[in-house]
Amino acid sequence: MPSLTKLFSMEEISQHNTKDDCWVVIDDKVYDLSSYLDEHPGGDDVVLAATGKDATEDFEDAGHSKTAKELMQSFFIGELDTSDIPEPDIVSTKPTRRDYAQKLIDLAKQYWVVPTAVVGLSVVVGFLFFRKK
Ligand code: HEM
Repeated sequence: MPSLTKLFSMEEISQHNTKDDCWVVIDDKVYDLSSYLDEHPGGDDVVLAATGKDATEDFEDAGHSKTAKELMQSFFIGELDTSDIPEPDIVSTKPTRRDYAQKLIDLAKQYWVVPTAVVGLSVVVGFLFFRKK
């Protein structure tokens, strides 16, 4: 079923950063706190400082009560559009079969002297052995 939740980009959200027009993002949800700023027990400055960025950590750090978390639902206006936020590059540290093959080739290149010496020595010993006969 298609979601009816409105999506906002961080760029758009960050433009609502004044006392009369204040949006914050908490847990990827967008809240319009314009009408609540004057009543906010923690003051308006802390909330205004949290506009234009992810305020989840600041909100959690303030140790909001259950009542505060219920109250915030009434200011919910939509969700953060995360589609334009670049995903961090996930670099796999697990070696692949290709890595193992490359390692073998590197080792073979590095230690070519040993097998070459063994083959060379065998040829010389064989030559001397058959010449004696
Ligand atoms: C999203 C809507 C928000 C609501 C409904 C809300 C509500 C409340 C309420 C009711 C309190 C009184 C203490 C409690 O009951 O927990 C409070 C305190 C406080 N809030 Fe918020 N708040 C919101 C967002 C924020 C944000 C975004 C920040 C910080 C960036 C913040 C920072 C604080 C601080 C610092 C206190 C004071 C804590 C203390 O005195 O120990 N609040 N808030």
